[in-house]
Amino acid sequence: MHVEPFPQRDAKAFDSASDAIDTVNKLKARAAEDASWNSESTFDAEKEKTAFRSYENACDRVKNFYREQHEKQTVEFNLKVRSEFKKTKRARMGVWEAIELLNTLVDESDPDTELSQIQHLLQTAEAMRRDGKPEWMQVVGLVHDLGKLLFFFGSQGQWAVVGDTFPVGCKFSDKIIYADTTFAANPDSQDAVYSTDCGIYTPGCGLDNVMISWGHDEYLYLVLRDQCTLPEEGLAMIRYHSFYPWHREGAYEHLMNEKDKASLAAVRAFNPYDLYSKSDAPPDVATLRPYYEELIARYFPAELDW
Ligand SMILES: O[C@H]1[C@H](O)[C@@H](O)[C@H](O)[C@@H](O)[C@H]1O
Ligand SMILES: [Fe+2]
Ligand SMILES: [Fe+2]
Repeated sequence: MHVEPFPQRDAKAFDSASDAIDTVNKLKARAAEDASWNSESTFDAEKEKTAFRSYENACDRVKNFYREQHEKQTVEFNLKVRSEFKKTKRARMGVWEAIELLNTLVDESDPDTELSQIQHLLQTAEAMRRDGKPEWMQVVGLVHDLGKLLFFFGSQGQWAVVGDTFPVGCKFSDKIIYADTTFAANPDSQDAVYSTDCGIYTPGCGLDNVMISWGHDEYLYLVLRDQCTLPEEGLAMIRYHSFYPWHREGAYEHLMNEKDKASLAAVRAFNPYDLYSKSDAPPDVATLRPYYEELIARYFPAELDW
């Protein structure tokens, strides 16, 4: 698949001779980073694939979670929760403080880890650091699940915060886990428009124009897009990391546009670190904290609006 780079290079950059060397050096550094964020992880993907996400054998906690999430993530709910999101001020705090606050949450949708959220975030970031991924990507690894804070900000339950995501307003793909048994209870599955392939969308409209089930991905993306200096690729990793039916199973291709191809490459580069690091040894939080606090300071203000 051909992937267009994100349009970050400035066409006028070579105009002045004095700036040219500087520009070339920056482009060289950027090209080296491009290659490293997108290079394959050192996890053995084939082997790991069978070790994680075994939903058929998952415990009742996970199965019940998805029964509820698939029943309640409707178009109506998604419109309501987005409009409330815009109207409310939730909290103001720094990134490390957010990491510590999140740590008390136990994710009911996850069949693969019993570790705390801090440890999952550090495992993800550390696996990236081990593979020589750029600092911005390590930071994405460190913060990618902070959207789960939503649970403490008046959410209706974990079903509105965690778990895999999927578009609402069009047909639920059979590539979504448990799709064959859970969506009958969702009123949208009986709706004349929402139950068609494109539903309220048009072919190739682009994921920016698709409403994806509300949860920690979209929430964190909305929080961070104007409050950090992470590149577009990093924001795409955050926004779509739970969209497994798309990034792992290849569903919903008919809604994608050119930009989404670059997002897909980014999310696929990110995913092994999120998933396969779950069996790594639990990291030592106190030892790692100074390294990550320094990185955080480079990409975020001291405090953010959450
Ligand atoms: O159970 C997990 C967990 O909630 C993750 O944070 C999310 O990104 C995954 O998609 C989900 O399957
Ligand atoms: Fe997540
Ligand atoms: Fe995660």
